[in-house]
Amino acid sequence: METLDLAPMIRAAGTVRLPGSKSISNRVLLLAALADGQTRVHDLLQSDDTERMLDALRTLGVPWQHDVAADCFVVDGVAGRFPVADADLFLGNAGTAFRPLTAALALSGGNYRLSGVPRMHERPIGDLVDALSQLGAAVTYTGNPGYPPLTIGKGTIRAGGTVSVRGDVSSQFLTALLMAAPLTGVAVHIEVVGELISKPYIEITLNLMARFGVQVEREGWQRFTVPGGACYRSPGDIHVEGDASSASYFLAAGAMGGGPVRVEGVGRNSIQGDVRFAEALEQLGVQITMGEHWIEASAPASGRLKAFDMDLNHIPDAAMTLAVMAVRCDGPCHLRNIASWRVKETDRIAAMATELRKIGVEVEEFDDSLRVTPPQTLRHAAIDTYDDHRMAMCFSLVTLAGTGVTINDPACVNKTFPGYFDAYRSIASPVPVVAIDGPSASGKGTVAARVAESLGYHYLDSGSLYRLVALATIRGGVTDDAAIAAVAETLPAEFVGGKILLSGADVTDAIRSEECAAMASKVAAIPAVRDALLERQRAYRQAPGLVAEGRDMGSVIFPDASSKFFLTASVEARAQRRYKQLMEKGLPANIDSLSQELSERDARDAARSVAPLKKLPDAVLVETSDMTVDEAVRFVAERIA
Ligand SMILES: Nc1ncnc2c1ncn2[C@@H]1O[C@H](COP(=O)(O)OP(=O)(O)OP(=O)(O)O)[C@@H](O)[C@H]1O
Ligand SMILES: Nc1ccn([C@@H]2O[C@H](COP(=O)(O)O)[C@@H](O)[C@H]2O)c(=O)n1
Repeated sequence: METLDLAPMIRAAGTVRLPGSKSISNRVLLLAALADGQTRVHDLLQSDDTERMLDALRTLGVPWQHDVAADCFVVDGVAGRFPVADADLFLGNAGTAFRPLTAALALSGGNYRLSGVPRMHERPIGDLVDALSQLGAAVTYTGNPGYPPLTIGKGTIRAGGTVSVRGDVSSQFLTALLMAAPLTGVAVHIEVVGELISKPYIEITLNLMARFGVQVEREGWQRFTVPGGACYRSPGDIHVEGDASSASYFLAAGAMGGGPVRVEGVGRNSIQGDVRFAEALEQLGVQITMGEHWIEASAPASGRLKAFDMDLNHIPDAAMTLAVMAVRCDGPCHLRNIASWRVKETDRIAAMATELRKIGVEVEEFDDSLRVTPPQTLRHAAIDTYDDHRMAMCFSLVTLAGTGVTINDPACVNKTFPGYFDAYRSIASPVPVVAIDGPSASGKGTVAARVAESLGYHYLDSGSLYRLVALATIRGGVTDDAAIAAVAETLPAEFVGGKILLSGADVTDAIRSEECAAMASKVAAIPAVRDALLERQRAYRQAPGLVAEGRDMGSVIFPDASSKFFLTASVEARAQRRYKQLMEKGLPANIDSLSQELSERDARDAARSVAPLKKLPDAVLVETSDMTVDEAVRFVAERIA
């Protein structure tokens, strides 16, 4: 499985042009296909879900083409009659393609078989099929009753009457029914059973149907009438708005990372309900400004995101973004009325709770709500994404809350936002790292500590971790690689006020012995030991920045470090320095054996198979044989990017 490591971010600011809305794109494609006349669709979302719809339309004989020069999709409408009356359609996990096509095909008098990925076959469709049956459609379940896959036959459409459909599971059932109703040629009265959820999505449907010439009458949100004889007519050109749900990640980034972050493509005039995410952000104290076609978010003036308790039924998709923002709020947050999350790409309530817990968040999960209590500190985790684009996009925001994350299967964002992570990285700046690598006694530690102090950055002496593993190994009499890796995994080390503790005992001087150094370079050659210490080292990357020294800081631990240096000196100079250092501490030393030990250790560090000591092409060489400490510090400080 592919994974993506995201570093902790220190700020977010900039502008992002949003891809087209998925909800609008797939509705427009179907309406353009059913309409009389040619429609030129501009700014269409190009993603997995729209590809499923385009593939299905081609299979059904609807002529369309991508006019690359004009940057639009041209659909030749079939005036309500699909040319291909017998077909198999595979619709992946695209609910916005599966539900409306089921309804349109059920009322179009052909024989069709519709299927999707395994998760699509777990997403309920029974309420829509029941409603279609009331109209006389012939839809049968090929697998489990109430779920795809489906077989659609030629039904006998009944004239007049009222169809009832449940509105409290997925608003897509009502959308599908509304969009397909004109194919019957007769007036269709639809009554919604139960409280209609996600009403803004129905507004999108009604708005787009009107753009294609069909006006639906509605009484509140319970009763809808599609007039008899209504036919779709192409509006000619139609523009797809930017995706308001996708906007939520960038607005959240502006709120969490200082901002301002501006999204272009949605704004005050949007027909998408998820623009109301901006109002939710205002309740957290976020500063929002809006134009006709843009929205901008900056951190609260107070610097603190306010805890919230909100009914989020009207913005179910964007609400997921709030669940991750909650980890940075100033108290427990409650996301209410989100039961529809359970029947989306995955059970999003369960998935969100599981993954938030992995990064150290306390989460209470209820049938239709989630309570999130922000922790003092977050920890790195590998986030499972459940083939759900929104899980992947949401969890990228954790990087603005103080920790890096690994996103498993990042390509799942292709469902709605191919290129999401590039867009995210274009507005989010990683916590800066100065990586200083080099051989023993070259002066890395001395220089790194001084540079860190002058910048006000954190400091990582990575060699001390290997020395601690070595000491614990020597003391415990551990010899085999797996057991040494287990020591590294659970290393009971603490760094307190300049002292280094192992299981609570002060080992600051003990780990500096040459015996420990030699053993350190042996345990450091064990790949499992290096793996065990990887995240522990990365956790030092915290605002405002880090200076890290060792052998693989620039190559493995922080390959994206903003500045990389390779500090070295002749063996003679280094042996002299170490000799002086030991003498000052009152420890016995012999210059010849020190020189030999340093050479052997460097040779072992340079020859090992994993993370060997070497100068990287992008590291600045600092030859310190003839430099004083002050000169070496100045040399490095002047070259920090
Ligand atoms: N440019 C320099 N000129 C003279 N002495 C130096 C210079 N840089 C460092 N030293 C001295 O050399 C000694 C070893 O330096 P330091 O411990 O920083 O090296 P290191 O590369 O971190 O070593 P190790 O890898 O073994 O931890 C220290 O006493 C330090 O003061
Ligand atoms: N990033 C690192 C740092 C250290 N090592 C190994 O630990 C030994 C001791 O390191 P010092 O910097 O404290 O001298 C060193 O010889 C290396 O073998 C490492 O592998 N990677």
